[in-house]
Amino acid sequence: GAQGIGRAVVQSLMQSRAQVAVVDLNRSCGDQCKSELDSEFGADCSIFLQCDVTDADALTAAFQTTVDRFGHLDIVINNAGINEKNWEKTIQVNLTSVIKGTYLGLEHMSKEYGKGGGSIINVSSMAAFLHSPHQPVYTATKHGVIGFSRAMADASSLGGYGVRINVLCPAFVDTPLLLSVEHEDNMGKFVKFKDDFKKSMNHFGVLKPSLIADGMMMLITDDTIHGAVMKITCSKGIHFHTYEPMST
Ligand SMILES: NC(=O)c1ccc[n+]([C@@H]2O[C@H](COP(=O)([O-])OP(=O)(O)OC[C@H]3O[C@@H](n4cnc5c(N)ncnc54)[C@H](O)[C@@H]3O)[C@@H](O)[C@H]2O)c1
Ligand SMILES: CCCCC[C@H](O)CC\C=C/C=C/C=C/[C@@H](O)[C@@H](O)CCCC(=O)O
Repeated sequence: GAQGIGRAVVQSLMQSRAQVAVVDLNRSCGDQCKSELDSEFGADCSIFLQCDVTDADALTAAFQTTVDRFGHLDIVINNAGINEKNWEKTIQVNLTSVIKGTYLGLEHMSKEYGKGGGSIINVSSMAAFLHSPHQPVYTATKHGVIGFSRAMADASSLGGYGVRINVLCPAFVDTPLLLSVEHEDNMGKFVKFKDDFKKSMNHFGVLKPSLIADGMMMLITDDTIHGAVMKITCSKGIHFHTYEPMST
């Protein structure tokens, strides 16, 4: 992502000397992000690829271009997300593209395909734990991201893929997406609940994107974390959801 949480994560990755492909639908935002990265880190360390993640062929090509440019792939972050107005599009961006991005990540990183392993992080939301009347389909997609990622993490363990798969669930974060709750264009008919949404935001507080980047870097660098669901909230900071073990 070229803005919001994605932009903060790119900054942290590049500060850690990673080479990064920024994939985003928004060309002007992507061009601006690329020019900022070039000034700070040099032009060879990043590429910007304009891509609609719901276009399966374009997403496949974006992965291939990245591997062609940098030689291999180690980390995939499926971060693109939109709000509620067009519910079918919301599912395509927030869930279908995360699944597609995970499968493409495995094609390029899994030991099953003779590759060297890696790490995939799928971005969900605290909305998956505290459902909200303002975003029913958004909430459903974020539940879906957690279920899919945990099951895939188990598949990766059983199949010896060598790819860690984790989920990151932020509470409210100060990004352009948060401002979208004011607009019918993004929220559809649920925009009429915007005052209630803002009340909830005031109650829970709003996080800085840099804290989400810190959580993301922990998931990337700690190779003991696999199949985990990280939550980031104002009240508890960076922490992990705990699940009951499956009973027999
Ligand atoms: N901001 C929050 O409060 C918050 C809280 C919890 C989870 N999240 C999740 O974090 C992720 C990032 O959100 P953000 O707040 O940074 O949002 P944002 O709107 O600031 O950034 C999202 C980026 O995704 C891009 N994008 C949207 N549709 C796309 C598409 N079809 N193809 C390619 N790129 C596309 C946008 O151009 C944008 O640059 C989302 O998955 C969101 O659901 C956000
Ligand atoms: C308008 C789109 C922007 C996206 C909005 C987010 O995706 C929705 C975030 C929703 C809820 C956030 C709740 C936060 C709660 C916490 O601060 C905390 O108190 C909950 C404690 C639960 C826990 O930590 O286990």
